[in-house]
Amino acid sequence: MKVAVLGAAGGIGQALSLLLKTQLPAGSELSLYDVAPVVPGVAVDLSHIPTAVKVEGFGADDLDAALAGCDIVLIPAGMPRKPGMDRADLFAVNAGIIKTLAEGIVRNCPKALVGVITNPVNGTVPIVAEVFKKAGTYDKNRVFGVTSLDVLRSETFVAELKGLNVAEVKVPVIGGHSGTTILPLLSQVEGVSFSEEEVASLTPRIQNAGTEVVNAKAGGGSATLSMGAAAARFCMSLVKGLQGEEVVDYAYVEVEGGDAAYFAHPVRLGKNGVEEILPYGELSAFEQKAKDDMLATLNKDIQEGVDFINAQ
Ligand SMILES: NC(=O)c1ccc[n+]([C@@H]2O[C@H](COP(=O)([O-])OP(=O)(O)OC[C@H]3O[C@@H](n4cnc5c(N)ncnc54)[C@H](O)[C@@H]3O)[C@@H](O)[C@H]2O)c1
Ligand SMILES: O=C(O)C[C@H](O)C(=O)O
Repeated sequence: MKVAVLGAAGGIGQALSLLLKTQLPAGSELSLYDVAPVVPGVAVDLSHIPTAVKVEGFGADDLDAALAGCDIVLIPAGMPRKPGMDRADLFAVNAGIIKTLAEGIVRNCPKALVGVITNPVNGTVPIVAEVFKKAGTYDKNRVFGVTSLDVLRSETFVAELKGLNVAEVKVPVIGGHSGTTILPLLSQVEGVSFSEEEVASLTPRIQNAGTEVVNAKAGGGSATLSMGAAAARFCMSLVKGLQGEEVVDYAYVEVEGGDAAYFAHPVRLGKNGVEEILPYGELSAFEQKAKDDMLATLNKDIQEGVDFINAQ
């Protein structure tokens, strides 16, 4: 199994790479790419951890070598938010980065499963898809927006509120990955019931959790450690799928005939990436309204990504 992390020297990249060094199956290769000159040093540092995962670092000019033959590519490359910014404000800088990296994937590992972490995820995932379509290599089952952090946060906050063992709490989160497009389905948490007031306060807490971190870091970036954990968990779901295990996880994927062209759903993963997009089930009246209300924003975000490639 060969896994590449693009943006590996950054806050998420380093945390994620550390977790993958300790969690990937024995015999795996971890390929670390970044434009920052420190990336070979990050690879040397990680290589001293005694696990059977080979780590190699690749600098700015070595994207092709980093990606050659990869099975999974995770992309946390690009700029994070500062207080006062929305994720959409990152589009101008990050769209071009994502395009360049997607073109590298086309050249070197067109069959890889690609997990996009870079914000705004609602728009960067369509950019990757459109680059692949133009190159004739697109397979909608292999491109994912990583929304796992919304799931991790929901599990944590629900467990805290209800005094539960967090390891046993499962919270579906659908939609996109920004503000109101993040929709936790609290009505579907098994064995737990919430009052109307709890739903009305917990839903925006989950939707604004990224901003909570951005403000707490006071100009020093956004979530990196929890995102590293979230991306590692999602990567291990992809790995298990590739190894033939049946796994269900949540991700932002292309959905034919869905609520929007891209929408986070539960997906059954396997040897080809998405084997099946699963229905998200029945929504409460609150969730139905929240979903209806977010679609205009989500569609606009998606269109911005599509246009970025096709208007060029
Ligand atoms: N999906 C999510 O839930 C989620 C969560 C947190 C952060 N994010 C996003 O992830 C991105 C990275 O966040 P971070 O905190 O790690 O930022 P960071 O600034 O710490 O790291 C970004 C890294 O990307 C590298 N980079 C820039 N351009 C590159 C290029 N062309 N090729 C390769 N590497 C390049 C930088 O050198 C840097 O090392 C941001 O866009 C952030 O908004 C997403
Ligand atoms: O909030 C951000 O800008 C980063 C990320 O999308 C998050 O949810 O933490």
